[in-house]
Amino acid sequence: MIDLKKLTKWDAGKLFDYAILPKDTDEEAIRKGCREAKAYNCAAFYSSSPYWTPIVVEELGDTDVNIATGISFPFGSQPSAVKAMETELAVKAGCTCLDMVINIGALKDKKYDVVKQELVDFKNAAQGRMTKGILDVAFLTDDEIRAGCELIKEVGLDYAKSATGQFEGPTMEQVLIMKETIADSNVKLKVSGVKFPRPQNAWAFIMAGAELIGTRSAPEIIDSMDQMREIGLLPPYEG
Ligand SMILES: O=C[C@H](O)COP(=O)(O)O
Repeated sequence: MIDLKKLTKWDAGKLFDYAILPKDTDEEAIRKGCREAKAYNCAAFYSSSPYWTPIVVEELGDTDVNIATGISFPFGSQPSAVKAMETELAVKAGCTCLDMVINIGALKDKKYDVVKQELVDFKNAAQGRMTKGILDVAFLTDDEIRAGCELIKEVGLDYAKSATGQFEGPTMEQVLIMKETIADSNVKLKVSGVKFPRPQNAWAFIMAGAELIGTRSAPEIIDSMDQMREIGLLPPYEG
């Protein structure tokens, strides 16, 4: 568990995957986002597809900020072979982190073999890069969330992730179900789709055990730390 009393703003950066994913994102927004991700010491900078990766590599290639992309973003309904090919292209372009949207329809239909196979294909195509499986839990029942997390565990992805951010975000209850389901494994929790007010919700999810927060508001949330401490939503700094 993170010791929030000793957390500096600089170290807090590594709790955030900074993501610029809106549909109308252009090159200028990607470059600006990359520079902010570097300035705030973020864990990763995310674009929505490997199309943007060469620009992200140009901006962040010589930093410790992970170069990341969504795969099959945001619907996740492409056939597994397409997802695997997109993953291979992303790795070839220089991605170090890949977040694949799981086939929600197959999961809801309890076609667990289909979901498991796409997770295996995705992991293989990622060739050792960091892998995250996106569940978009707003579309799932609690049992479906558990089933999705179990499959991520079985295949051994690095993270289970709550949402694409394109639809509804997760509730605290859904995040706790994810945390509880992966607790007996090496899979970590990335909470994304953080709702308004984002700073307060993001810190609450971190306190609930999220190892990473994925959001377009990473700079604003990191900047909120002093204010959160002043109003008692974060403990006083004792570093
Ligand atoms: O990975 C998903 C994104 O991190 C979501 O961020 P957003 O909801 O701020 O667009």
